[in-house]
Amino acid sequence: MCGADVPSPSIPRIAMLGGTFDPVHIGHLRSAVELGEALALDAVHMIPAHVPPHRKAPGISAEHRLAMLKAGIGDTPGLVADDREVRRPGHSYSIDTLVSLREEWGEQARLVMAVGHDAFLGLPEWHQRDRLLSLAHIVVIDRPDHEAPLEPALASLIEGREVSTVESMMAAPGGHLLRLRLPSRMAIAATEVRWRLQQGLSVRYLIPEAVERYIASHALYRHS
Ligand SMILES: Nc1ncnc2c1ncn2[C@@H]1O[C@H](COP(=O)(O)OP(=O)(O)OP(=O)(O)O)[C@@H](O)[C@H]1O
Ligand SMILES: O=C(O)c1ccc[n+]([C@@H]2O[C@H](COP(=O)([O-])O)[C@@H](O)[C@H]2O)c1
Repeated sequence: MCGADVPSPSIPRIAMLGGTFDPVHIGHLRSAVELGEALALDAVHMIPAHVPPHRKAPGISAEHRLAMLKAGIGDTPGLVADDREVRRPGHSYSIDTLVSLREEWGEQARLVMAVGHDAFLGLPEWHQRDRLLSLAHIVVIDRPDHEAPLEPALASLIEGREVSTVESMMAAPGGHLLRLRLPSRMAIAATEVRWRLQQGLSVRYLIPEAVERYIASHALYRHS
């Protein structure tokens, strides 16, 4: 992956972009590509949650959501459809996923957990949030459709961790927080995609055509 900021060849830079991906859409995929460029990452692991911890169970199985993600990524350089949460039983806590990525990539790897602004707002409720904050960097992706201010509990949780540049974040393996405004900033949400599919409306250009074909061939999202 290429970016303005050239990484050291010996220290991997890895991001996790987890999600329900019900289904994956262009907002996820453009964010992952632009995140890779902005942070000069070696790989962005896009990881569907098997059992999302803080929302109701999706109507579509983790296997279908993973298959759609694979179809959507296709051969995009730097993006990985990662099945580790789909293979792991129980709630898909991000701390467990980050521990496994840390084991895989090593103590010195720059490990980033990327979340959209809406997901970030829920961070005070996350499992082992303090351990998570020191194990990886958090990058908060700005979303034009989600702009609520931070609650005091979240502001105090991240106090002292925020940095304003990629360089200062990447000086350490984890522990910092960076807010990022990516170039495309798309107001696309999976909720809207599901609703359109249920209504029989077009989803062209909101999701990749390969994902649209997968949905049609498996007759997904026809009922609410
Ligand atoms: N358009 C977007 N731009 C930037 N980040 C996004 C966008 N859509 C989702 N994300 C982020 O991607 C991650 C996974 O999102 P998720 O799978 O819940 O999609 P969603 O579109 O928010 O779904 P839903 O509408 O079902 O809540 C979250 O961190 C979320 O904030
Ligand atoms: O670990 C947790 O406690 C936790 C709580 C809420 C959300 N997450 C993760 O945050 C990511 C985005 O969640 P969602 O619900 O917006 O798709 C996804 O990888 C979830 O597993 C993780």
